[in-house]
Amino acid sequence: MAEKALTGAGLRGQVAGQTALCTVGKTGSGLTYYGYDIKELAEKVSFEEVAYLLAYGELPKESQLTEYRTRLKSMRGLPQPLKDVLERIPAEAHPMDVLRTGCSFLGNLETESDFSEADRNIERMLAVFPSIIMYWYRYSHDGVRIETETNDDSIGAHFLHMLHDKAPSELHAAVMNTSLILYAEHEFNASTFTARVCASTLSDIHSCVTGAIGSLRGPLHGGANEAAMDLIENMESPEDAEQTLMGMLERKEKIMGFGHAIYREFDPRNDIIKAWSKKLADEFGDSRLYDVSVRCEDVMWREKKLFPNADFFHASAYHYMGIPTKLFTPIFVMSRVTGWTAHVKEQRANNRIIRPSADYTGPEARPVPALSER
Ligand SMILES: CC(=O)SCCNC(=O)CCNC(=O)[C@H](O)C(C)(C)COP(=O)(O)OP(=O)(O)OC[C@H]1O[C@@H](n2cnc3c(N)ncnc32)[C@H](O)[C@@H]1OP(=O)(O)O
Ligand SMILES: O=C([O-])CC(=O)C(=O)O
Repeated sequence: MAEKALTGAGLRGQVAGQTALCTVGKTGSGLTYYGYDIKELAEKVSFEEVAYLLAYGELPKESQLTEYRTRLKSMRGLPQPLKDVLERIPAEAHPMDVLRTGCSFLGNLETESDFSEADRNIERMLAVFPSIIMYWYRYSHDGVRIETETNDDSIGAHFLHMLHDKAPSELHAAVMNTSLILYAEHEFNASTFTARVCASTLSDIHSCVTGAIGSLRGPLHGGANEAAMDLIENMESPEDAEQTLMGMLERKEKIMGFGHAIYREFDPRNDIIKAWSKKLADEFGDSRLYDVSVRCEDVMWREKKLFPNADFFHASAYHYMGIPTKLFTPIFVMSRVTGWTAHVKEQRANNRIIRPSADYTGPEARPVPALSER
């Protein structure tokens, strides 16, 4: 994959640390986790294996995977005080704010008092985030207090089960599995960097993740999958998509779900999620959303040489599985928490407080005038 010329504001192109976790835009198809190509991972393994890889540096052996899955399953329950807090958050709240609060509150109940507790806390967050988001969602939207301790083997199936009150089909569980793998890790992106900056002060792991959730929420980052859905849901046909996009480009509006800070020609995750979106469209029996998305891809490349990032085809894929738009970015959290926390551990293992400098652009030094003279 051709590397993008990286210069300018936003710390673009500046090396801000080292990582053994991931390469973006370099070898192979452009994305690797601990040396494994994302395409091969998406084809061959489960998200839980990827989560284990990111946490412990190697793919698990069969017995390790069984134990890991069992541990994660046993950690899906919500403490009563956390349920109480979730029940007080209004239905109009954004689910990302709910997760931010849920993660922060969990840190009060299960405080990381020593870094040796990190792995346990990481597994707990991975296991319980879907429970937090779905307990709040179902209580605030449907008035039910759901059981979060389901017997589903995978995190993706657990999430869909709580949402729809029934275990998902094989197809939907497979799509969730792939989606969680694709979103798991991406080097020094904004939310991961947030987590690392927080970790560099020797703060606790819940603070690192809470900050990262806040960073991921914005539409220029993880929030783009929801913004992409808002865009495509109103497009009635490929022709309508073409017209809408041309108008937006004319007005110099940003098209969410396109472009990337590091990749130049394509995002290696796009083909993978796009193929699943097509399968889901066929199963759904109405391919409008997929078709308009394909037209958006064509128009953006033709007009601006911009390509869909990981978020764009996630919008249609999630929608086809009956997932409400406002739950899209929380799914990203359920996955990226593996990358964030792996980076926190890596930062802690070789730490120096992250504290860059700034070019000063303010006024010259001057005396403080008395209140009456201002
Ligand atoms: C999982 C993720 O977080 S992936 C990213 C998700 N975010 C989005 O999809 C939001 C839409 N995309 C964007 O805002 C940007 O492409 C970002 C934030 C992802 C990357 O930002 P940058 O690295 O600053 O982009 P880049 O330097 O490639 O921009 C080059 C030009 O293309 C334009 N451009 C980039 N993306 C878009 C877009 N989606 N729509 C319209 N124009 C765009 C920029 O405005 C810039 O134009 P300019 O030179 O006239 O100012
Ligand atoms: O790397 C980035 O800038 C954005 C990101 O997290 C991703 O694409 O997954």
